[in-house]
Amino acid sequence: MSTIAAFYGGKSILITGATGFLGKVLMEKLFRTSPDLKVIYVLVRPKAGQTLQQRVFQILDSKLFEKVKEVCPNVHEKIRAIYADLNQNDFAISKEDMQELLSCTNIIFHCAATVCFGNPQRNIPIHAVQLNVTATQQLLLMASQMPKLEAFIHISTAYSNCNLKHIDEVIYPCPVEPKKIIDSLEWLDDAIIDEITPKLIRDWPNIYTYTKALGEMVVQQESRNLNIAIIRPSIVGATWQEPFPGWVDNINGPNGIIIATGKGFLRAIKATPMAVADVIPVDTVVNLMLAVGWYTAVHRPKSTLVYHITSGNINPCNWHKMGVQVLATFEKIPFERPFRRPNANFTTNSFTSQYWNAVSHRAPAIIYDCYLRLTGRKPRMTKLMNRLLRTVSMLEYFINRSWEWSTYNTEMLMSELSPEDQRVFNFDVRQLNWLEYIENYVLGVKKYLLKEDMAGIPEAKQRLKRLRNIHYLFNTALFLIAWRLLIARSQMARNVWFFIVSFCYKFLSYFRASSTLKV
Ligand SMILES: CCCCCCCCCCCCCCCCCCCCCCCC(=O)SCCNC(=O)CCNC(=O)[C@H](O)C(C)(C)COP(=O)(O)OP(=O)(O)OC[C@H]1O[C@@H](n2cnc3c(N)ncnc32)[C@H](O)[C@@H]1OP(=O)(O)O
Ligand SMILES: NC(=O)C1=CN([C@@H]2O[C@H](COP(=O)(O)OP(=O)(O)OC[C@H]3O[C@@H](n4cnc5c(N)ncnc54)[C@H](OP(=O)(O)O)[C@@H]3O)[C@@H](O)[C@H]2O)C=CC1
Repeated sequence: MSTIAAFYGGKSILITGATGFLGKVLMEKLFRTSPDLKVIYVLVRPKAGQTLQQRVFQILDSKLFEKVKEVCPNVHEKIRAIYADLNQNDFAISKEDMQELLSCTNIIFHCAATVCFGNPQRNIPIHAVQLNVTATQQLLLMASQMPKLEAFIHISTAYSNCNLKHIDEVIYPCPVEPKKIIDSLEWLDDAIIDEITPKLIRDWPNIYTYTKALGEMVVQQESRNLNIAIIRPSIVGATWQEPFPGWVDNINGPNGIIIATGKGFLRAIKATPMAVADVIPVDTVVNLMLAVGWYTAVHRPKSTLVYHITSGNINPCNWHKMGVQVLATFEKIPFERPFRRPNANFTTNSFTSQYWNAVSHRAPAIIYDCYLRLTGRKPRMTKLMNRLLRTVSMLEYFINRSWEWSTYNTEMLMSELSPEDQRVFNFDVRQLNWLEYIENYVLGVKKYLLKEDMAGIPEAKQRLKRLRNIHYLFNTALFLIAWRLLIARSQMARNVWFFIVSFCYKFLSYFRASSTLKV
């Protein structure tokens, strides 16, 4: 019997961000391995016209939870959705709910965050500070009033200190006190906030990583006598093994890039091919989270331990290898209705990157929009392409650098687990076969994110063939037009043309003469 699974039996667990990518996989694993847990409280806000219950039941009724239903048929009764908006005071939780949370919670997993890198038009700095910093502070305050609390697990990111090259499992001080930032946001004008944000975040690439660093500092400052641990995953990718390979449900990180490439929108990217692609499967992260929850509660380390869960240091894959395997998978399992044939050009040069953007991205979008206009439809491709290129430019920082993360605490924890726990809560990525993982990842994007049917593959392959022929035809036509124009304008081009034609004529005459002689 797994010690960790047994530990969660009979426990009341509070999860923030349970409707997110990581949160869903965490709930699934908890229910599957510890079906006798008492209750999972999830802090949820209503969204897209759905009530809390509808949102939670939709998750429980999804494919991800199919195995859970077999081992925990009464899963609906074991989950308690609590209305909460983490941007509000006291999270806008009702008095009764708050009372129940304070008196019953044993373990907290704090996953909620905004992972958006920043958009000045949408007050992102304020939103990011509210959610990634202030909400963490409020949750810690709540936790300090929970008499039965055994562990508080805070999810950060391996990139919270991405301004450094080598990152240890320690909390680094931030240049500005989080409290000062929280206070100043209360009275500063939006326009001023937008203006000072770049100065505040200094050498952090975006507001997300900066506010996650502030969040960690808040954890350190407000830890009181709580049992806290911080987990820092790198780029969280589709599931590796559990509950089944390739599950993914949002377009963040590599997912959006895989879609854009598979659909033929994105054909070049400014990336360093040999830089480490530090992707970590979401089920691996969840296994570590559950092991850390157990270890923190049972062993009660004297200080707040930080755990890195990354792949680059022990089983590295680079962007080139990843790109090649992604493209190879598109050959076997193409996405439906691609705009162009999937292709990938990595470049480290800004000039080349701009050239590809103009020739391979913007020009086809403009041509397609002309076609839409001519056929009486609304043009949309240029707008979509501009958005895509803006998103890609935000990710570029992470695909042109490599980092070293030390993993002493994570390795120490692995050595503390029994063989059974090491199997059930496996977070050892040495065993990960990248080629297999990437293939399942792309397949997962197709099935679970794009919701495409596998039966459509033959048609998609036919369409790719047609696109290839159109591509060749278009290029030939373009070449001939350019050549015709050149001949009309340049004597030199005419001479070259004359030379080629006479050479071909001579070659053909010689060939014909020699074949006549043979007869
Ligand atoms: C030809 C190229 C070669 C390809 C080879 C094959 C592929 C190989 C795969 C490898 C590719 C390499 C890329 C990987 C990059 C990974 C970087 C990860 C960085 C790690 C950071 C730390 C990890 C974390 O902790 S958090 C997770 C990361 N967070 C994110 O990814 C968030 C990114 N998104 C944002 O910040 C916002 O969406 C933003 C700022 C881009 C836009 O926000 P805004 O508020 O303006 O609008 P939205 O409504 O949110 O979106 C606008 C528009 O953009 C689309 N979109 C959003 N995200 C992505 C995305 N990741 N990829 C593609 N498109 C995206 C979104 O759908 C919207 O489009 P609509 O048409 O309007 O719906
Ligand atoms: N994905 C990744 O690559 C990585 C993620 N991480 C960290 O992992 C954690 C989880 O990330 P991930 O699951 O990918 O993120 P998601 O964007 O998928 O999920 C974010 C979650 O936070 C919730 N949330 C956001 N705002 C509020 C609010 N005001 N009130 C209540 N809930 C709110 C969302 O709820 P709702 O559904 O209502 O929007 C959602 O459940 C984060 O802390 C992130 O920093 C770290 C490294 C990499």
